[in-house]
Amino acid sequence: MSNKRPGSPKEEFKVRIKIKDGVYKESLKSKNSEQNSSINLPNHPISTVDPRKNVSTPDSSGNSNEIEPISDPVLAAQQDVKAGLVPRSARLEFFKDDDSYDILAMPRRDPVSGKFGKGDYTYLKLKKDHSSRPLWICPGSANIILEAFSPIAEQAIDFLIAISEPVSRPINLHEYKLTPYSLYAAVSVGLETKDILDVLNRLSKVPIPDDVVKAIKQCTVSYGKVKQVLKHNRYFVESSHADILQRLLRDPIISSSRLIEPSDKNSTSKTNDSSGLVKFSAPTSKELFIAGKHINSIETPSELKTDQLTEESKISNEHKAIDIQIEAEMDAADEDNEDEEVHAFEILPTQIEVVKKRCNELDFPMLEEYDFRNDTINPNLNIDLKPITTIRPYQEKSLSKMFGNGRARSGIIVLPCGAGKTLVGITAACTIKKSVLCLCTSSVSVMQWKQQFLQWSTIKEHQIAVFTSDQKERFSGDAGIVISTFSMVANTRKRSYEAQKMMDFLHSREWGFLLLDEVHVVPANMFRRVVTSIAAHTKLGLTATLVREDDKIDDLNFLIGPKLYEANWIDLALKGHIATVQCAEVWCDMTPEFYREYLRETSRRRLLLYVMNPRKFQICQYLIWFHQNRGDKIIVFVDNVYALKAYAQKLKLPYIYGGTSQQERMRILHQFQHNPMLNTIFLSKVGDTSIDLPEATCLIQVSSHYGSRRQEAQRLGRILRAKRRADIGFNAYFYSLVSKDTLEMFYSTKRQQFLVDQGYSFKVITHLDAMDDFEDLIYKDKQSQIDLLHTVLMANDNASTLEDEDMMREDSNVKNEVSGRSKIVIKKQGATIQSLSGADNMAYMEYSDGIASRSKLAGLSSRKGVGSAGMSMNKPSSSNEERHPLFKKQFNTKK
Ligand SMILES: Nc1ncnc2c1ncn2[C@@H]1O[C@H](COP(=O)(O)OP(=O)(O)OP(=O)(O)O)[C@@H](O)[C@H]1O
Repeated sequence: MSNKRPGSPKEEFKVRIKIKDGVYKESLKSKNSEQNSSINLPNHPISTVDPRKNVSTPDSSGNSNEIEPISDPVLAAQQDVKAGLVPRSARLEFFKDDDSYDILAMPRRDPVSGKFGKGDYTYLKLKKDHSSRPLWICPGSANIILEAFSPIAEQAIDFLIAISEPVSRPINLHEYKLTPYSLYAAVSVGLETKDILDVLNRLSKVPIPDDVVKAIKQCTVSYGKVKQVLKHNRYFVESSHADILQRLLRDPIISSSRLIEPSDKNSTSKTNDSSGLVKFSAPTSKELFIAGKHINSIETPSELKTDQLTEESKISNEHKAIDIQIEAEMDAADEDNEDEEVHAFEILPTQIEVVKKRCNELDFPMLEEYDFRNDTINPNLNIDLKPITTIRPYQEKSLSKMFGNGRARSGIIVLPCGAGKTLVGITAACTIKKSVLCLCTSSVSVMQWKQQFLQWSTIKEHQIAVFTSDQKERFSGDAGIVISTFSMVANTRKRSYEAQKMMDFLHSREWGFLLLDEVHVVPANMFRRVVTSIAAHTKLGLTATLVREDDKIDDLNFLIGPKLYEANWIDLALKGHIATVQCAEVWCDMTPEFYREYLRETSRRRLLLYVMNPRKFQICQYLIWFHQNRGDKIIVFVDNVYALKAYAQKLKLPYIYGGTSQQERMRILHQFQHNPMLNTIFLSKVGDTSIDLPEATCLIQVSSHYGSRRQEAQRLGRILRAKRRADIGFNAYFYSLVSKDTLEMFYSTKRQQFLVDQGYSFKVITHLDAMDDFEDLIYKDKQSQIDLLHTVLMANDNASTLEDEDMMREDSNVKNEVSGRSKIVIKKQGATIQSLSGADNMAYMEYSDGIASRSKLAGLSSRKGVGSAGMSMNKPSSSNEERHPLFKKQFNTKK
């Protein structure tokens, strides 16, 4: 790449290089050295010169990206690491946000472009036919910008999804980012370094920057060469390159994890060579095979590769050419050039994670593949999709990434909420046709999975077993399906006799397929326990939102496998697979009384004040009324249980929270679905996931869990599956009610980020005009608002934290599930003396020197007024200044 600006007036320019924070080094660059100025910078890991490798770079037209074969990649990687030339950690540095050079110091062609700071790429040389190419590739970072309006955008998106992480995908411009994991995922679905560079180059308006080329090469050249396979309940590290395995075995950590057996009873399928490695015959079939489909391998790319981009004028031909090329490259990825034989060495089952980690560090991450069609050891499961079951194109596409080369790859499939992840998992199970262990997040999901297996596949009821606190079943026959929860399987506490027997059964056998639902919510250590204790050939993680607020998403890549496919929410909505949704943030003014208290209160109680804001009540009531009249079915989400009850009781509507019995839940949900008189229900966060209500078409969010992007997306998912989604002009509605000028506004913006990145836009509604004419509006007069405030202020302190009670209950239930003990939960809870004496709801007034310090009713009655209760039961003030001198000492001593 050249970063020379055409027409630049100066032949020499100053480069300012950041050495460390606040310290810059300036140097003059001549015209000749200009080419390297943005790439070969001190501290820039990619710029480190490796004398052993002679890596070619693209010419100015960007058409040459030939890869020099590296004779011994293991040796090279090890030497690199040893010599500290390009340590792995440093390589990964490239993928972090880089501010190690100051692009502002570069010469500018005009006075405006510099305003864009690091985003000023006007110096890049455009290819002649750039208008027909849809991508921009940013030097100095791994970001890729796509013109989503390009005629070949769809193909480009397919390719970008395979090699990079989507960052943001609004309607016209998408942003993607290359990461080591995304490149690892690309290799794992069969793309090679050359394919990636060729297609990128073909799509890009500018030559691929040198640093990006290098980063791609470094991250992919050794990937995909080593595989972890499970045969006869024994773990092997397998590769078609014997030399790579020998090199890996020179590593002390890996060699100490090796298991050497003097004689092998199963030696019919393998032979030992002189190096002690065992040989297996390589899988033979390379057909893409998915249950319900049978697609032959697609034509070889060589026939199509003759197409070249030509003149600027032939834009449509160019689009076609690029289009064909991309498809050819992508299809070529599914071709497999395995040797007839592969080599392997065995590792101790207890050391799998250690070896996996070590291989990662040595830049040989292990792929997990399962040649299920040639597995004659594990009994087959008699399961297929029912003839009436038709999988949708995006479901098929995601599965083609998993079964692309005729074998099953472990990894994660990301599909929007309501897009049918369950059927994807079931189709994968029908394809592999071996025993399945399916893990979900709750016992409700367990029953839903069982029902869906029976609905979509030919499996018989006796072949499915459920393992929960209530049911500990075994399937009949050699092969079958077990559905359970993560917590049941990962538990380390003492188990009941029945549960232990069930666990022994799960541990004793080899599973063809481990299906993991909602993978993003399960803690990494729980995963680790499941993944390392269950012997499974293939792992498939399903999720809608690969985001976690704790940034532990990388753990999933390591423990399950790379992301195999990620669908675009808006795209599926446009195609009618999920509903189109109008999203709105409704600003609710705080009443003056509520706001005054809000400013005085502690942050905990503030939450209650902005949720219980009377204006919010009114807007919620109005929206329910409005949408019911339109014929919508409405779900109102209120996280805080105190507020949930207050809203539902005021509006005389049913509600479900953690404490609602299963029977009551089912009754309410059934009524909501089938009774035309019940069109609105209130749910706490128990309804965030696993509630399949295709009747719901409108969602109102009154309170939520701080800034959780995942929760926002999952809630939206409740209406994406709307039954009426395919009706012409149909829209579902998502309202988020936010009390104005409170913390809620900040959280709301944060929560929306994931959906905004998926291309959703939130309208802001500041005033609902027609609401003022609504006669039955609640809390219309000042007195009723003040009464509400009284109630809120007098509420037990726990009211503002009650939202966790749902989860506590669920947790306790899980613990009981696991231990198989009685379900009566005795919960120890902190309580204040006034709670114990039953004085929680007493009004009081505190006398002080004219300051009604922490009086809950401060501001509502005269400060010098007389309290209604003769005793002062408020909590001790935190401020000594507000205390009588007599008590100051006592308070300090207590503290
Ligand atoms: N190929 C298909 N044909 C017909 N219906 C389908 C298909 N795929 C999914 N569905 C239906 O779409 C709805 C949503 O499916 P599912 O519950 O699997 O979604 P999900 O992606 O798991 O959602 P969430 O993440 O919100 O749990 C279900 O009612 C399911 O029956």
